[in-house]
Amino acid sequence: MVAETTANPKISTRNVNVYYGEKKAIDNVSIDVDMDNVTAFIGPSGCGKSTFLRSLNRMNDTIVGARVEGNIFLDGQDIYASSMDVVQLRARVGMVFQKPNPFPKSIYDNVAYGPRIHGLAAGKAELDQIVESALTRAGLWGEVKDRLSDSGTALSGGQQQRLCIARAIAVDPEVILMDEPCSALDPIATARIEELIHDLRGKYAIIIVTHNMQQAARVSQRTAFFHLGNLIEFGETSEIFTNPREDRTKDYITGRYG
Ligand SMILES: Nc1ncnc2c1ncn2[C@@H]1O[C@H](COP(=O)(O)OP(=O)(O)OP(=O)(O)O)[C@@H](O)[C@H]1O
Repeated sequence: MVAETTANPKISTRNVNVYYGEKKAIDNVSIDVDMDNVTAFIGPSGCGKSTFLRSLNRMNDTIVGARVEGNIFLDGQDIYASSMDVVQLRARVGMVFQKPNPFPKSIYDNVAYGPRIHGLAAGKAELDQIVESALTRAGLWGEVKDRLSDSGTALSGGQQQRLCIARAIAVDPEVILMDEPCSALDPIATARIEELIHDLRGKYAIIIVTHNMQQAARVSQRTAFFHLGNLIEFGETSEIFTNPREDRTKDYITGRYG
């Protein structure tokens, strides 16, 4: 497929292949992701959405046998270059996982963890400010401000997921990758996360992997449809859902498979 280019991409991928051992899980994917839009990755189970998402902040580095070919640029900088500091990269390109995974630490320390590691605060007052600001942006401050020393794991599932978003935001990322962030949540908690994604739009480049097509339609402005490791179609979400160019996209969104 021809690369869909954007004037000012935050992330650009060019001819990206991802392998697990001999098996090719992603085949020649070239896309641009910009700051202004939420981008959804959709497609049937096993099509490679999560694999591709993980390649964008080198989370695949942690999987034995996983290998990435091609180029991925963050603001024009090759993230697989030997000069790239991976810890720094993962602060710039944060990630929120399917299952909320707060550290077994206090709510405060969950959010303060990254800023401490990266030396973002000069002292306690500044760290307090960063924690409050991140929790506020994640829509959680009002619910937790009087119990910051309680354990993060004692929160409800939806609150835990917002805590994980606050943790990602606290290090001032440029991109937030979300891998099915609502799949373990009930409809009310899901709606809160979707509202939050709306609020965060434009402040960070956001990419969300979702199984839920209604969710993709609700939260994203750009959608990429993957099938068997290939990027089949990438464009305006409204176009993908109402007027897809490719038969395979049409079959998927009309529920013929997946
Ligand atoms: N750690 C791994 N080792 C080997 N193969 C893997 C690994 N992770 C994923 N795969 C394979 O790579 C392909 C893509 O998997 P991936 O999880 O990226 O798909 P997905 O579209 O995110 O699926 P789902 O929607 O079910 O999460 C699948 O065939 C899968 O079996």
